[in-house]
Amino acid sequence: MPHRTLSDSGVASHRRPLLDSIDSPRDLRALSESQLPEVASELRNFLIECVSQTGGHLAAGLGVVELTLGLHYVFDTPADRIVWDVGHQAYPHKILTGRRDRMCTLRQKDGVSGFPKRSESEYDTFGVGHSSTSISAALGMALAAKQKGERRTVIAVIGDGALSAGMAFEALNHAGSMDIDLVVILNDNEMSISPPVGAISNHLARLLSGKVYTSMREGSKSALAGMPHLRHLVGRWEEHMKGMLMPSTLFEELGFNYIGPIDGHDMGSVVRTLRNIKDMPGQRLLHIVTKKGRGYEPAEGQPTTYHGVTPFDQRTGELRKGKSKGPSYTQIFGGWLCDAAAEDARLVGITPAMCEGSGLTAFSKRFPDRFFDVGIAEQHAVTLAAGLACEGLKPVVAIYSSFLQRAYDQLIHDVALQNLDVTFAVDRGGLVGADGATHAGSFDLSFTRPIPNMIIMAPADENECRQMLKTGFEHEGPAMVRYPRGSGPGVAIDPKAPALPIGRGEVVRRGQRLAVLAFGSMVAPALEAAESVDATVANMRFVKPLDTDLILELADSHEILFTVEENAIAGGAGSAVAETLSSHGRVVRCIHLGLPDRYIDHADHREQLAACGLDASGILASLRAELESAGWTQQDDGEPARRHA
Ligand SMILES: Cc1ncc(C[n+]2csc(CCOP(=O)(O)OP(=O)(O)O)c2C)c(N)n1
Ligand SMILES: CC(=O)[C@@H](O)[C@H](O)COP(=O)(O)O
Ligand SMILES: [Mg+2]
Repeated sequence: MPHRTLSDSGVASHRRPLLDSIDSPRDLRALSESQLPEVASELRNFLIECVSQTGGHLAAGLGVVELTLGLHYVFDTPADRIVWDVGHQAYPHKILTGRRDRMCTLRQKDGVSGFPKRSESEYDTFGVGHSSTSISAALGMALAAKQKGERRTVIAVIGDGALSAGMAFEALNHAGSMDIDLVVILNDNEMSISPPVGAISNHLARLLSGKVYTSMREGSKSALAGMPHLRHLVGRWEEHMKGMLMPSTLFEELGFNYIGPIDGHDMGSVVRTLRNIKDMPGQRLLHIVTKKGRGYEPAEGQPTTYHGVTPFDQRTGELRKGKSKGPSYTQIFGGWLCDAAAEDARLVGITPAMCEGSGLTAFSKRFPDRFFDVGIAEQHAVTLAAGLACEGLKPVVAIYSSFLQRAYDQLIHDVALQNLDVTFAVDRGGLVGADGATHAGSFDLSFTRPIPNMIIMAPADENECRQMLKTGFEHEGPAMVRYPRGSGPGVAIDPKAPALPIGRGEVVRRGQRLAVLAFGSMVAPALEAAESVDATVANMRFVKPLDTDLILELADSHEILFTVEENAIAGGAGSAVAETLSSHGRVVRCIHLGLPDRYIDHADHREQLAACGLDASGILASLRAELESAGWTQQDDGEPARRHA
């Protein structure tokens, strides 16, 4: 049993003599194998302590404690490469690879990233955050090693949820036909964020129940050798051999040597199996069975809730909720979706594995036959919607902005080019805080704007979000509403509020000389900034079609225009305004505020906005700088006045 002490806060904290001696995997490898279970216990407790204070991804990391220890114990990392899929389960890996003392800075400004990051450590072989890239990247590394004549093992660790994506199968398909040494570890916890879906998941379940024949090639037999608890599997194999009626595993059909399933929490089995497969040649896939949230009762019981958490009370597991300003945009969307579905039987809702995060839980319960969780398969989600629309249904695709990047061709080729009636509820548009650059919705306005037929809206507040969803849904063609993570300024919802006239913005503050053309989440800080310098502010509402009349009117009645958006400046809404001005022959100074041409690291969302000059004081500083350089000074009453020569 681990020793327990009480910290200042009264929270039980565990002594960790072994873990504290591990500053790198070399230290771990100096321990005896019999000490590993104790290290696992210390590591698990430390992980819970850390995440209870910082928040972050918890349940997945708890499930791979033994696997992580086994990998760093058996393989010669960092010379051997471990490629984590998604990377949300990599906190134990970070703790063992020299970042233990910095884990209290997890996902905070200048702190440890929540995902593997090449610039952070030589042990982070591949930057991740988005799912299902590990096998492709690992295959690339293995091929590079072969080309360069270097001997190393490359190991991809992929979850059963991540395995549902096309990319994973593209990589298996390629790898399976190559003359290459590659290890794929399938971490099967029978969970994605929510319960996994689909036929692959059913296949894995059949593998676990022993209903699929494993061919037990020589390699697999030797990998499992010396494991008495796995004898029953061999017995089953013999039974299957007699009948020869059972299908073999999908992985064997794809050219992999399938090994497993083994218990991923049995430290001894994990180490022995990894040792055995270490020197096997060719492509091998080790199937390990783990429990998401393992070792922490609240997380084992509610793996979806504890997938990603706010700070929590370690003793009770109770999550500490921040002060809520009101419903989040996600909740506004979820409420609208249910109301719209009740009114229109043609509405169907689609999510690529983000039911809870996208606000679809209530809809999935109320309208189970009209709800499609397609797994981590963004491309499929979008083309599925196109097919449904072809037959007269009205699909709503709920998708995070950064994950929509995966489905760009499907958006263009399958939906927009055919002008199909699909509504996109694009959540997490803009910076997202602690998840950092991988998850930031920095580009959606830039990459959707050039697509003909698209209608693109960005709400300034909650009620407008609902109105825009209604507008997009009623429009018979592709439309998207992009809204940020979290809550808005707190405007009450009017469920009866009408749809908006397409392509019309509105002036929300009349000032003089300076006009700020604000998009979506930037309307509120722009208004705040404008008060101090008496600037005009327009809520542009539509990125496409733009309100050309309004832009020209503002250009003609002001001396300097500003555009402001929570999207990359490059190619974004401000660029669209500039194109409109120049195509109408307006020569007016126009300053573009938005995300700069670099990636914004993890930090609190407010810190991120401030770093980009997109909070009220940053916007005000930009307005003032222009006033200054134009030779305008500010009078005491806040009105700008021409400086006397
Ligand atoms: C392309 C993409 N889509 C969706 C997500 C969101 N996401 C992160 S983890 C996860 C579930 C992954 O399940 P699995 O691979 O089984 O890992 P587990 O959490 O069970 O360990 C999802 C859907 C993502 N990171 N990337
Ligand atoms: C790892 C991953 O991709 C998700 O868990 C993501 O971190 C969720 O983000 P939200 O917290 O914004 O739903
Ligand atoms: Mg899983």
